[in-house]
Amino acid sequence: MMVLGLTGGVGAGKSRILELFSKDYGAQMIQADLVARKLEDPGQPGLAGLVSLFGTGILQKDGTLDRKGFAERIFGNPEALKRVNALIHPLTWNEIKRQIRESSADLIVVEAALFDERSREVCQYLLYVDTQDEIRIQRLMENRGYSRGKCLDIMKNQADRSRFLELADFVIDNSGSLEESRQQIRQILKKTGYDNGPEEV
Ligand SMILES: CC(C)(COP(=O)(O)OP(=O)(O)OC[C@H]1O[C@@H](n2cnc3c(N)ncnc32)[C@H](O)[C@@H]1O)[C@@H](O)C(=O)NCCC(=O)NCCS
Ligand SMILES: Nc1ncnc2c1ncn2[C@@H]1O[C@H](COP(=O)(O)OP(=O)(O)OP(=O)(O)O)[C@@H](O)[C@H]1O
Repeated sequence: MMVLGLTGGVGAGKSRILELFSKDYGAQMIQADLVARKLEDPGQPGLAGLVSLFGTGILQKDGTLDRKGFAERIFGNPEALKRVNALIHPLTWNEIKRQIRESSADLIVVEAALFDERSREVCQYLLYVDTQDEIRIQRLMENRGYSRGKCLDIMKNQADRSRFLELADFVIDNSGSLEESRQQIRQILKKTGYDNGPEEV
């Protein structure tokens, strides 16, 4: 089994690249934000932890997290964001590790917005999806209806490109077409010794 980590800034194309790994190589996909989201469901340890940090005011009437209100509260407040991350990230990584332990897949790709030294315990190689800022902004404005301001706001809260490059073993330049990215994936898998060639579609 080989486990790869896939990271990059908002709108870089992580989810699209992840799909290519699944389509071409049958990789199992794990998305950290979905794992984190489940941990924030009622009865789950993430939500219990958030309530003990911030009180029941973060809940809606039905007991679920008020995601919009909570996002506004933490993304404008670095101190609060730090506390949330310190709680949610370890829980998320533990759950990802559990899923990997229980998997029998040959190839697993874990997508997460940020990797750190801990990710090394989980992934053999880290891949950084590198896409020019202006192209990310255009794609997010066109496809997700984000404003330029919102894109810049999220981008400035995320790690620098230099930090990603420092961590990554391989870079996928996704500023061009998905077909170009697909070729780069192929080359990377060859370098890791994994590539058996794409499955017939
Ligand atoms: C705060 C939470 C509940 C909000 O979740 P939600 O489902 O609404 O979606 P999402 O994460 O896309 O955020 C919603 C909105 O917040 C804004 N936003 C998101 N990320 C950022 C950021 N890094 N900086 C500024 N604004 C941001 C955007 O306007 C976005 O549309 C969620 O982001 C969360 O639990 N975050 C902390 C845990 C974490 O980091 N998880 C990631 C995987 S480990
Ligand atoms: N090579 C490409 N060519 C054209 N459009 C692309 C390409 N790669 C990604 N996109 C589009 O750009 C947008 C952002 O891509 P995607 O959702 O995969 O990014 P992401 O890095 O997963 O974002 P987030 O950080 O928000 O999870 C999507 O609308 C996607 O369809």
